[in-house]
Amino acid sequence: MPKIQTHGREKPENGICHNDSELPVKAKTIDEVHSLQKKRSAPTTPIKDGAQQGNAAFATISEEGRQKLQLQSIRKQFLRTRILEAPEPRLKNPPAAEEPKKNKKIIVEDEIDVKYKSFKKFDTVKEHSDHYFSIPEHLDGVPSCREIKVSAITLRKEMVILGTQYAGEMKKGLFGVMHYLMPKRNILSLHSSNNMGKDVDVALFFGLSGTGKTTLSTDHNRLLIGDDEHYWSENGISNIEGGCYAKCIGLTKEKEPDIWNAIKFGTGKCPIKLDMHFELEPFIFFCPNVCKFLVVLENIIFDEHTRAVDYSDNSITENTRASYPIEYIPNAKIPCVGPHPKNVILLACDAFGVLPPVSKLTLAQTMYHFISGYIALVHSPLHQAHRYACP
Ligand SMILES: Nc1ncnc2c1ncn2[C@@H]1O[C@H](COP(=O)(O)OP(=O)(O)O)[C@@H](O)[C@H]1O
Ligand SMILES: C=C(OP(=O)(O)O)C(=O)O
Repeated sequence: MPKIQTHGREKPENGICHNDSELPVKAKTIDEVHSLQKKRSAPTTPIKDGAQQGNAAFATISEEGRQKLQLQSIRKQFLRTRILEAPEPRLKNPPAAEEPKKNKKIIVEDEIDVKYKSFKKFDTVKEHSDHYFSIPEHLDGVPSCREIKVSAITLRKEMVILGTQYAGEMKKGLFGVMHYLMPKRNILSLHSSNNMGKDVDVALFFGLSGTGKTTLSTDHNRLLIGDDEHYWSENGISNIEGGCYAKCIGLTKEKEPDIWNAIKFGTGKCPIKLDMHFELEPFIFFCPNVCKFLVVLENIIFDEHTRAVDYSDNSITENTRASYPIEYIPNAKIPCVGPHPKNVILLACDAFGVLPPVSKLTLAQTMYHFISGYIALVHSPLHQAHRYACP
């Protein structure tokens, strides 16, 4: 996506910090947005013939060629992201004398001009507020670790997240900004995953957290457009994000091979030789060389010596996560756009068996069920007290 421009600290006229009447994106049409996206992403599933984009995305290419393109794409992605500070990994058996180090991750994505700053204490936030933001009055108060306070200040396009370093808060924060910006351009923002079949038939999966959007859209037989945040305009659908944010509790290679391989690829020994210097030890591991944090694992437990992750361990939280660039999924549709969806699926995750396993709904029924948003929270992270796992 093009830059979301935030304005400087200059004194606003009439008390308005940001003149929202200006278009903050360079692109005027969806096609222009898509062409900007194309520049950012190197294709992993190359297109043989541009004129037949949809079918051609399944074009055959040698494994060697595909891997070469994938590596090029990853290298680009890697060079775009600077990690300034990273939290220490949580060890399965930390040495008794040593307190595990806590805190700090700041990722600056240069190209979209998004800055995440994290502060441990509210006082620290106050100290920094002159530089980064002013604290809205209703947030005045010291939040405890368990009190998560999030505030979107849409006029200034700045967001304050207090009391948690859960990366989901950052991505959903930006999604909130999109809910504000997109309708103003007659574009609908969707909390859905999307994939596309060989006949260019796009399926859209709606569902609250934990209902299976990521798991079910990552389908070896279909192209993945995105696992969570999209917009739908008159030209079709488009992913808002550049990667996926998969739950990894109970993850196995057999059950979810593409997600497993994406994580393995990003945390395994990487063949790319990068001449880069990293100031801090990253918190992603496995790779003894350079590519140490292409995939970010959050709240997982791993063995200090073998560095094997125990995906069954929920001692920090049920909501363990892996973030990886979408091109780590071999069937990713790059750029992550598609035509109007043919099928819309409402995922209910009905652990009680109240609903039939599959129901075909009329338009009116679909509207009713979309609004009522029925899901079973049984194995969803939403019902977990420790969903956000404090730092
Ligand atoms: N039949 C199933 N369909 C989808 N997910 C399932 C199923 N059975 C278990 N799961 C698990 O439920 C979780 C679904 O989470 P996820 O796909 O990330 O949901 P969402 O993207 O909607 O938040 C995953 O941990 C997945 O392994
Ligand atoms: C990141 C989240 O969304 P999802 O579970 O849908 O990935 C979340 O709800 O914390």
